[in-house]
Amino acid sequence: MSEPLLTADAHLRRDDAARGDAPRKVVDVAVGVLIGADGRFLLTSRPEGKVYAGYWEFPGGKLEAGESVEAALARELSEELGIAVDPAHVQRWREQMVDYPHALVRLHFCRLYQWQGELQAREGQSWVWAALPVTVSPVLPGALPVLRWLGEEHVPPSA
Ligand SMILES: Nc1nc2c([nH]c(=O)n2[C@@H]2O[C@H](COP(=O)(O)OP(=O)(O)OP(=O)(O)O)[C@@H](O)[C@H]2O)c(=O)[nH]1
Repeated sequence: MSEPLLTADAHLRRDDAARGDAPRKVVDVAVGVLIGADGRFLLTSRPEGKVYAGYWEFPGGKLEAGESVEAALARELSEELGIAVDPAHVQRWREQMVDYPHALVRLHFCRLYQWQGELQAREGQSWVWAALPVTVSPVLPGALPVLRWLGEEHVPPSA
């Protein structure tokens, strides 16, 4: 399901249209909503050195050239958290475009109930198994809609 465009931190925006810049390229991002047996979901903090460092988000990252969302998510979760994911277990959920001052991103949110291995913070990030309402902050603007969807929709603890 595709959601309406979300504009984040508009006050930081350069006015590209007024400057006559070319339309911005869309960056595709695979994002995992990992749901544990108790129904809690995984949030990770963005590592130092990235935009919005310290903000809480769902783990994932940009697709490489020619990569599917499922394969990109499996790769990112291995690189960031050291867990093994079978792309066949990745369940596409919703798509959200977010217009940030730094990038225009298309977030492919996927649900995931199965993976192998223990979590490791391979990029120095923190993680938390969260429930609603979340107690960590700040949450990345592009992760906020997921919290709303999780609240609106009954997400079974296992599937
Ligand atoms: N992983 C993740 N990214 C998100 C979420 N919400 C959201 O807007 N984004 C945006 O999606 C983009 C993901 O980029 P990233 O920097 O995490 O990806 P990456 O690890 O491939 O980046 P790098 O290799 O350039 O460091 C960022 O612009 C980030 O702000 C989310 O919940 N999870």
